Amino acid sequence: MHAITNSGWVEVVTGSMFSGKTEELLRRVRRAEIAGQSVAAFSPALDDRFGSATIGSHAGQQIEATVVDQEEPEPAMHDALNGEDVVAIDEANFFSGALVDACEALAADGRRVIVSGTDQTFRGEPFHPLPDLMAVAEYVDKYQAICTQCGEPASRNQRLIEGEPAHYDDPTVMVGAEESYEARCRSCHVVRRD
Ligand SMILES: Nc1ncnc2c1ncn2[C@@H]1O[C@H](COP(=O)(O)OP(=O)(O)O)[C@@H](O)[C@H]1O
Ligand SMILES: Cc1cn([C@H]2C[C@H](O)[C@@H](COP(=O)(O)O)O2)c(=O)[nH]c1=O
Ligand SMILES: [Zn+2]
Repeated sequence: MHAITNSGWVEVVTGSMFSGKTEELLRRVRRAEIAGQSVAAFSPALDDRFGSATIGSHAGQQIEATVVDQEEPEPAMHDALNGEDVVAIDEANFFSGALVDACEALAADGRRVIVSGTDQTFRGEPFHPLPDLMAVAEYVDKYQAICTQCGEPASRNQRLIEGEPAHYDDPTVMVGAEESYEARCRSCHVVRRD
């Protein structure tokens, strides 16, 4: 916490899928632990790609996490916390707006809150609650992956259904990784609208 005001803060780690958000979150957690700080990690019940009680990167790094309800995370977070200095939350894009209030409360309580999630839907539109978290955060870092088509930096999430670009009207939430998503740049990103 800040020495003078005793307040904590919120750090947002965002950007496209495959940009290294989870690797960066795990790096920050590791460094906090090296500094002797205790860390509580949380992930949404919706994302079971790496095992429900795990935060995992595409390259295979993992840490244990407490699974919380993405619609109403605060009660389970409150129950799980036991004076930890640092709170790490992955896949923020799956949470409701209640995550913003939860992060604000944790920071007000003197904790360092590291929250990670992709900031755009497959349509290239804001993926809430990331924009809201970015607005209230003290620190925001936005990363890019490598475009699978042209090799330039990739800020966008290409959803592919049976190898074809997804349609604009498809549902926003679809858990997945390499089998259904690619990192792409603005020029190579395609959304079907026919
Ligand atoms: N198109 C890509 N661009 C960059 N890294 C990629 C790409 N595809 C796979 N990767 C791998 O994904 C890793 C990042 O994984 P991860 O931290 O889980 O990303 P994120 O949480 O942002 O989805 C990279 O270190 C790399 O090994
Ligand atoms: C773009 C987009 C993504 N998702 C899902 C797909 C993955 O399960 C996560 C993002 O994971 P990552 O750690 O950032 O690689 O979000 C979705 O449901 N809808 C979308 O539009
Ligand atoms: Zn490209």
